[in-house]
Amino acid sequence: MTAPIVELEHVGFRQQQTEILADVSWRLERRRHWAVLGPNGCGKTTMLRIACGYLWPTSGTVRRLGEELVDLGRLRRSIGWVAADLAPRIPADELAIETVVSGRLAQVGLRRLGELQPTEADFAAAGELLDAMRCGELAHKPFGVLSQGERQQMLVARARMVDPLLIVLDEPCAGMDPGVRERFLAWLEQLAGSPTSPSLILVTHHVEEIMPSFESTLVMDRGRIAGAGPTAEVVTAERLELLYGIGVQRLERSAGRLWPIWREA
Ligand SMILES: Nc1ncnc2c1ncn2[C@@H]1O[C@H](COP(=O)(O)OP(=O)(O)OP(=O)(O)O)[C@@H](O)[C@H]1O
Repeated sequence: MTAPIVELEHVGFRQQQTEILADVSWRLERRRHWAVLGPNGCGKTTMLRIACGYLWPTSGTVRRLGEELVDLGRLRRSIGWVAADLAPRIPADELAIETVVSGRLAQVGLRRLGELQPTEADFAAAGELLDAMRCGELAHKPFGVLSQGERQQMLVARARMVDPLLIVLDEPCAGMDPGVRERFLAWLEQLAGSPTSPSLILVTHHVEEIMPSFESTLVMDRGRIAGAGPTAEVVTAERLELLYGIGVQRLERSAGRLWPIWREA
């Protein structure tokens, strides 16, 4: 049996007397896609940074690929992280395909690379990847002219250039208008359903962004796991009320997604 990508056992994280995470146990199997939900400041990013080897827990155990100690450099290369602060750092005039290629060299901004230069094979691989991800027509557009959804697509493609086991998407839909968001989510759903997709973790504040392929959801609340398991069981009106402190009339299911109808505040 293949070892899970990450297992957290009773993980805690304290920073200057403040308990940021407590007793977090979670297992991320290969080829499973998870949504991670929870209010601002509940510890989602901290937990994922620990899972991916960017932070050390102050208690508990983390196993990655079945081992407590793995080559962290290798591990980090096998995990892509698509965070909100990445897109603004990409030069506006850089071509989308250059942005994608820069993922192979783990750099932001291809023209700043200096001696480390991509090869023709890197460009060919990026072109194939974009075609396979149905984004080939964006390859020669400057990154700066792309829509927010297209930018996220390029950042996911960029993360895939090193063939990672896992990609963390940290609030990818923040700031998107509804049309851009829906097109991006439909594209993400198609990626998630493809047999060559890495495991995906979607961090979001919006339940309706959890597409059907994200069959599991982890809910965090004040540094602890409030629920983890099948999305339909874990995401309930009662739980959303507790998490966000605002009433939920009902959760409507449409096209395999859950849509909260909030009560008036
Ligand atoms: N290095 C640190 N030192 C002190 N406090 C920290 C540190 N890192 C995180 N925190 C605190 O830990 C809590 C959890 O932060 P974290 O970024 O993990 O939450 P989050 O759930 O990802 O939030 P958001 O949804 O707003 O992105 C916050 O209160 C934050 O201020």
